[in-house]
Amino acid sequence: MTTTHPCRSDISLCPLGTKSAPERELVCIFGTGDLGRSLGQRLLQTGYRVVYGSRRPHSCDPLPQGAQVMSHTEAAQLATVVIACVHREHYDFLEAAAPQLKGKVLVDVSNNSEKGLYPESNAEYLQSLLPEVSVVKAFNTISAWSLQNGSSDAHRQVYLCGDSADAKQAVRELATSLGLSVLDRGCLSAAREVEDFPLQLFPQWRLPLCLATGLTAFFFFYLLTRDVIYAYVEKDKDISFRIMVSLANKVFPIVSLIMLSLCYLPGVLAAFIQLYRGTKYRRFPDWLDRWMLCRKQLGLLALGLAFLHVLYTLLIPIRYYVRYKIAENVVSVIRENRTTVFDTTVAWRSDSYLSMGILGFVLFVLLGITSLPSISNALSWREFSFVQSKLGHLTLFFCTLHTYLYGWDRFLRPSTYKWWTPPGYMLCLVVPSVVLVLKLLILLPCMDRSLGRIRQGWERRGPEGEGTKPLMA
Ligand SMILES: NC(=O)C1=CN([C@@H]2O[C@H](COP(=O)(O)OP(=O)(O)OC[C@H]3O[C@@H](n4cnc5c(N)ncnc54)[C@H](OP(=O)(O)O)[C@@H]3O)[C@@H](O)[C@H]2O)C=CC1
Ligand SMILES: [Cu+2]
Repeated sequence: MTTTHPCRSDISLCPLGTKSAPERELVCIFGTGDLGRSLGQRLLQTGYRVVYGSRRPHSCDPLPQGAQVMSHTEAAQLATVVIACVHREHYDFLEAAAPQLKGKVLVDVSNNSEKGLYPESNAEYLQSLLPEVSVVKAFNTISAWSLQNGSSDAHRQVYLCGDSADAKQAVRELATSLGLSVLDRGCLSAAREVEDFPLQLFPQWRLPLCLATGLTAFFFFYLLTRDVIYAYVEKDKDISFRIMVSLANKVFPIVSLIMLSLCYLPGVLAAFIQLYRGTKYRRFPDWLDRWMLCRKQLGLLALGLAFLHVLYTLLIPIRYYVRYKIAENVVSVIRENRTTVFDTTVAWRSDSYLSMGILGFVLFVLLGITSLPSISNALSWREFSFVQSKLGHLTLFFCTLHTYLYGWDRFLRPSTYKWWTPPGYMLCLVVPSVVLVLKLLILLPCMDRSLGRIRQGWERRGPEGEGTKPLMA
């Protein structure tokens, strides 16, 4: 009972330039669990034939249509590539199938629940159990879930390692047919490293999260000192209740704006480096590369903080403190028979401040949405870079202007500088202002033209007469 599923066009699995499906080879999968079933289904969709080796060939759960199921030894006999979709704890059963597996390729897909659980990697352990098979470590970075849903996650990189070049080549072909990109990590001794990859928890988020936490802690204590402690020491007033909303609603937008500008700073720095070097064919320093790689996470964290700022701002009218102050003001105006004058400048300023905030936030949300893989995959490169670069800088501009309008002429008043320190909003304007000025400089026609030529491959002759040949392709 074999299948010859045609390549399905809705899941882009068809490998480019590969043979047509019918004569595809037979792959054996040990274990009818989650990964075994999903991998088998994808292999069948790609045109492979699949046979399962199971402890219970007659009573296992429903399998992908078209797959065969038999005992481990029978199944191993039929195929040259066997994928062991079984947990390491159960590998000893494989010794019974050693004669049938001899000389074949055995793929180890296993992962561990934590680092350093065993003295040797799972793949090396498997190789020691079956010295006469060629063990290849692969597929451990994919998940049954993404295979089943055909999500873009399933198109991620597969790491490969093993001691036999032929065995690795066979597995590489299999993985490429599944639409996965393959990265060879070398000998089987690299298996431990490969097994540790899936255990990394949000590796690209670590730096942005540390930064957000650090900045939040710094600004919290800075503003706590300037607002609450200052009032307590200098004016003998206890306004500690402000920590919960007022202080939080200062810290969040401050950190959000700094993080948003840190998203765009590496881009302009990179442009200046290219202008200075007069070439795009030289690598950026490592720190800049790493910074560029976590821009999306920086932006998403900044968006989260901006959301908090919006929510905290919306609840201002229902705060007890605010309602109390408004009522007290109205009562005192009536009691003292004062008249208040409507100040058009203040009205303009406050409306512009709010308007810039709203525009900045809406664009910010748009940036966040377009960074989602499902949306960004649907955009062309030009559309994506238009949104992320042009709209991104516009967002930064609106949010920065929002903060300048908030400050307005406060910088002129000596009372602003409590204990000779500048207020938080002033500090947070430094980085975004620098980024915007640098971006404006890049947009100057002469700079823009040079950068455009460099990005098209033009090179300025170096002082040492390096010539115009690319230094690195
Ligand atoms: N699930 C996932 O997304 C991923 C899993 N992996 C790795 O793939 C392997 C399988 O994972 P998964 O499919 O989730 O696990 P499951 O628990 O869903 O399935 C494991 C299968 O192993 C077989 N099995 C269980 N006990 C024994 C035993 N004592 N002797 C022989 N066979 C046994 C069973 O198949 P049967 O009853 O047919 O014999 C069972 O269905 C693991 O090593 C895991 O680390 C790697 C990447 C992702
Ligand atoms: Cu604001």
